[in-house]
Amino acid sequence: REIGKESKCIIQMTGNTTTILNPKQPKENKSFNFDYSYWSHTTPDDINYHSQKQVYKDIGEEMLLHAFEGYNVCIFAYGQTGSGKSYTMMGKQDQKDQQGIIPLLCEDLFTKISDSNTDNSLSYSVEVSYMEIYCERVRDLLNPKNKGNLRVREHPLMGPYVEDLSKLAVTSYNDIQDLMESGNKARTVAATNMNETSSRSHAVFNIIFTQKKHDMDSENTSEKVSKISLVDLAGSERADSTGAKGTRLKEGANINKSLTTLGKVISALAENKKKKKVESHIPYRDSVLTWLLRENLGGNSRTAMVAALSPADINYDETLSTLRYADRAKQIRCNAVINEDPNNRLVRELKEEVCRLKDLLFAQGLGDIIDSDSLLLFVALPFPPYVHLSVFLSTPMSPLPHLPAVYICHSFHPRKQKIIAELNETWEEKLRRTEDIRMQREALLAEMGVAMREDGGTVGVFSPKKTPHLVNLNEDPLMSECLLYYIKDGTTNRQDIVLSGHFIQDEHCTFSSTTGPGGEGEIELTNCGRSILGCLGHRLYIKMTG
Ligand SMILES: Nc1ncnc2c1ncn2[C@@H]1O[C@H](COP(=O)(O)OP(=O)(O)OP(=O)(O)O)[C@@H](O)[C@H]1O
Repeated sequence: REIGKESKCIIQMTGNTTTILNPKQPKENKSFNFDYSYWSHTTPDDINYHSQKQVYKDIGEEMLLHAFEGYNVCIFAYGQTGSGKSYTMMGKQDQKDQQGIIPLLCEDLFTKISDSNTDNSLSYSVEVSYMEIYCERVRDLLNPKNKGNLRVREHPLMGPYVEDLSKLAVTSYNDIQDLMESGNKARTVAATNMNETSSRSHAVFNIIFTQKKHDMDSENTSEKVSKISLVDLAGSERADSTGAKGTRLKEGANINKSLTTLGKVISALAENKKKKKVESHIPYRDSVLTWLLRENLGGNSRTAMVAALSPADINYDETLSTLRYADRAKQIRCNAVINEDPNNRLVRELKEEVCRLKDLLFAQGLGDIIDSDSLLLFVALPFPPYVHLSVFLSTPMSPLPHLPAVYICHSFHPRKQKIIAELNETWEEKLRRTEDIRMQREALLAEMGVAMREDGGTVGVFSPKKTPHLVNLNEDPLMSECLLYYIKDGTTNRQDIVLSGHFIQDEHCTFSSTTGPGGEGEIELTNCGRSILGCLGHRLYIKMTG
């Protein structure tokens, strides 16, 4: 598109320095130094070209190493729509040499795990969650049951977390790859249903990586838990530059709320660093994104920011603003600590104690008390996130004098019960739950009509049970500014179509088509802000005229 518009390249790179030239005043240029600067908009024949592998080697490998050391790590990509954030983070799944940081890191993670399999005292577990933040709402991309909006909560020890977000157990790179693909599909389908493109939402891919080391002499098991957060942010362009109006503008404002707050958080953290004074207020809580990424932005995490830039002169303002944003972020210093828990044995013993005392209560016919919220005093043990346990002690007025002096160990709040249940879930139970969710996910996709090819690709989207539905799963690689939809065999009339996605709803809009496998169809779609280019087999080409 940029070449089509005869854009000029206004970015130069020398070593780690990136320079941007002002297209209106060619003598005016601004230079920024970063840890790395990558020249990647040309082809591999270019001697200066940096491949996806190189980016992974520099950033991903280092971050994975930190995860093995037990640190939380985060990589987030920032930049305007189309500048290459998703390309950097996910890349092209079907082309090995164009895979991005997320698949390369996941693959490397399992390679390293299997390399260290010779050490019997070490064991590893990997869990994954994938969510999307759109208009300050959080959606689970891996569990179809979790429809709509998940709540973001704060736990005194775990910090901010998304309630009910599924964390799925994985045992191989293939497992993770399947989840990534389903999550990406869920993202596109949801975006279409919401009259949006996925570039307007933030995608957060989390890997919870646990390493256990068993010390044969002391019989003690210690645990290190690292959370790897890989974030593809929404396009950073300002609402006015996208021509957004009405609802779109409001949505834009909400999306920008997360990005604006991210900007404010980054500025405030950078400012604090500069002043070296008492910390001023950091507005983490002003948006879902910054609240969830709180630790990654200014706390316990090793964090890397990737700023994706368009090299074209038409994007000068946005690109300069991205460079300034990155320049500020560079000043932030996080204080990462290894999330190691030497008290693991104690935790395990306390958990056993919880079970023993629960049994005791039941045996005494006092099972009901477990659900009561009276008289229990909450004592939280100061363990790091993910390896803590909540213990409740009875007060001196305990009506249960026949029980040992202390301990009715139970949560009195359903939310805490959920957390305890999660802590008590065995690895086998996690794997079973993951498999159940996978089957539900596939059933739902099949119901929606997302038919899979044997190689896992998507053949078409139609709803065999419900109304035929147009879903834009791929932007047409061949025709620019043209959207490609899949439609069902047979005759599809206007009234059969849920006109969502990129259409403007309009009573006068008419639509009818007849398609057969491989055959051309007739189509009419007028007054809806888009014009039909043509219909081939199951594919419908729509040119955006609005
Ligand atoms: N370095 C690159 N080399 C080759 N192709 C690239 C590169 N960067 C981006 N692309 C291609 O450019 C297009 C836009 O990139 P991408 O989707 O990653 O942008 P984005 O910043 O994530 O946009 P959005 O905000 O819309 O998600 C894609 O087709 C992508 O494959």
